Amino acid sequence: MNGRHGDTDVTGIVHEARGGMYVVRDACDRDWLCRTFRGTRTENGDETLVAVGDRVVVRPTDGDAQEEGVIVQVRERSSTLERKRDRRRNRSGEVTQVIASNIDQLVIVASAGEPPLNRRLIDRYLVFSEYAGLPALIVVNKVDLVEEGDLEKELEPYARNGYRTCIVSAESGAGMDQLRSLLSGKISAFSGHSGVGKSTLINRLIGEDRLVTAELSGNSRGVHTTTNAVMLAVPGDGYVIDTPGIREFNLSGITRENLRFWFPEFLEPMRECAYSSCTHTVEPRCGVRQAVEDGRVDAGRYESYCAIFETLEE
Ligand SMILES: Nc1nc2c(ncn2[C@@H]2O[C@H](COP(=O)(O)OP(=O)(O)OP(=O)(O)O)[C@@H](O)[C@H]2O)c(=O)[nH]1
Ligand SMILES: [Zn+2]
Repeated sequence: MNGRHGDTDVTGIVHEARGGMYVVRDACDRDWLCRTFRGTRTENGDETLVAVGDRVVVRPTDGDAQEEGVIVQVRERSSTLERKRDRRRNRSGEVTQVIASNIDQLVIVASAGEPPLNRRLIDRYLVFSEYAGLPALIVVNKVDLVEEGDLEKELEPYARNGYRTCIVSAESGAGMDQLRSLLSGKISAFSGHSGVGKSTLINRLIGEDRLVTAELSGNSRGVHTTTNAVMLAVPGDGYVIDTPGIREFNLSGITRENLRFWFPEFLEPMRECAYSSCTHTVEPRCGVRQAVEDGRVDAGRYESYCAIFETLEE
């Protein structure tokens, strides 16, 4: 693809979205400062018009400033990360907002210590990744603070279920080459709780000369202003997208009825449940609970299931 479309149009990827302005990078690595207009067409129905990760067609506008344009077309998205919107606070009446698109994998960043590994949180993110159909990569940072062997043992239930894990230290650099290879050639959305070292990790990945700035690092945590995702190039070939935390993701499609399907290791033992609609919580002769007792299903994962189940409305 040479990045040309029509006579003067260029195609590119939206790298940044802020206050109605978009930065679009074309195939020649030029950045175009763009707006949308009434004639902007989209292949994504009534979803958010433009999001980070979108492939768009830009029509250059005349003017002194170089590399400015309008977005004339938004290409169909292969995947989206969404968050719920407060209806009272947005005029468009949009219920969900696409915060990033065309993502290849969800990177779940956790910490081995300070704060300690929070498996419940990893499981919540995994439920989201299964529900959204996004392959997950579990990255545990700060391995310099713990015994690596102990950590590997704690992560065994994930490896056993086919989830990829990667143990790193943004500080010492341990495991960073493996992480780079897992990110290579992909658009990866990073998520994780405050303090796990997500910003430090991203800084290290993109190189010291492109430090993550205040807007990116979630400086205004708790305040719902930094909802804009930003895409950053990882040297080598790949992009990372920094996103707001999981609480912002749209989980409204996850119900007590379908939660069990987002725990892949339940699928096999579930066939032995006495009731086809078994929720694996209180029913007698439950195949999943039996599997937990036999050690075929990890008890911690099952506890996460029950905890998430409780938070969902009946
Ligand atoms: N020991 C150790 N500390 C680390 C490592 N990576 C990051 N930290 C420290 O952990 C703290 C939190 O790091 P941040 O990068 O700000 O964490 P964050 O996840 O981006 O948190 P928010 O910015 O609040 O979203 C900082 O004091 C870092 O210096 C690591 O690999 N090992
Ligand atoms: Zn059951």
